[in-house]
Amino acid sequence: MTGELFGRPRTQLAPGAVLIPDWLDAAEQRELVTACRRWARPPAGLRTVRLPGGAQMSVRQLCLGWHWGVVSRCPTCGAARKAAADCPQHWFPYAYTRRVHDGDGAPVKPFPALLDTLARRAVAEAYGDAGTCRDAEAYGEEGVAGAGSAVAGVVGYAPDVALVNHYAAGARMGLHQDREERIDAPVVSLSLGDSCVFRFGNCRTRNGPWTDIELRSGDLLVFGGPARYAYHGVLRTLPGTADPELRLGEPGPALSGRLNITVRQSGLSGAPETPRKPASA
Ligand SMILES: O=C(O)CCC(=O)C(=O)O
Ligand SMILES: [Fe+2]
Repeated sequence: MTGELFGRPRTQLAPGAVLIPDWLDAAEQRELVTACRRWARPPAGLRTVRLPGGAQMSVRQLCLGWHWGVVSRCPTCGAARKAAADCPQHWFPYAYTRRVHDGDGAPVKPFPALLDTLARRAVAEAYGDAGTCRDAEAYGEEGVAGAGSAVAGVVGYAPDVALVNHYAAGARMGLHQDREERIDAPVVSLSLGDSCVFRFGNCRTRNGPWTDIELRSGDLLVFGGPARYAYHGVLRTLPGTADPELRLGEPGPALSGRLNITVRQSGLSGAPETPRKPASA
């Protein structure tokens, strides 16, 4: 952004949570925005998400690799309740499936090589060759908590799912944990377009303490290890802050709003196509 004499420094928001500002260059941002526009087309394109209570999320979303959404029953056992001790792969009220079970029913688009490459590079840069929470040297500060501890899922990291969120003006995302994955591998988050105020909390409670930061276009956030299950959310976007040059592909209007891509490793090898009815029904 203009007016800044020095670049924003790499920061550790919490042990295991690494922010690398301006990680994507302008060409990479353009390439990703163009790809998002392509992925957003039906079938299995951008959709409005309904939450379990029936409310509509202000953010619109599409999924790649695996489809994430609200289910009325666990797709594995068919039960409509939070816990089922006898179901080894129990999900409720959110699940990963292979079809857009809460939308047009189409098969989810494949997880793209572009995101695989970027996410692997992101994890390597966040945690270094040793796959650990980095030391003071990496942050230019002393006594970084958690320095040197191994981050789960870095060795053998193999991302296979991405959620792409579009924030029009006024959209936000409430505090939540990313916890539908079956493996503790880090989450990689890429921001494009308008800046936002992002809240990053702790793993125990949604009631803080929090760190509020501005995420701008091109910024990378990776959270894994001790920060993997931290509560986080988007308080608001800052409409009009996107670089007008960031176009949504040719031909097309400039990007309006904010895009965020979170890349994850599901830990799944197979799952039912769609939620099924309970065995007794
Ligand atoms: O938009 C963001 O920066 C966060 C998105 C997010 O937390 C999610 O998709 O789970
Ligand atoms: Fe999230």
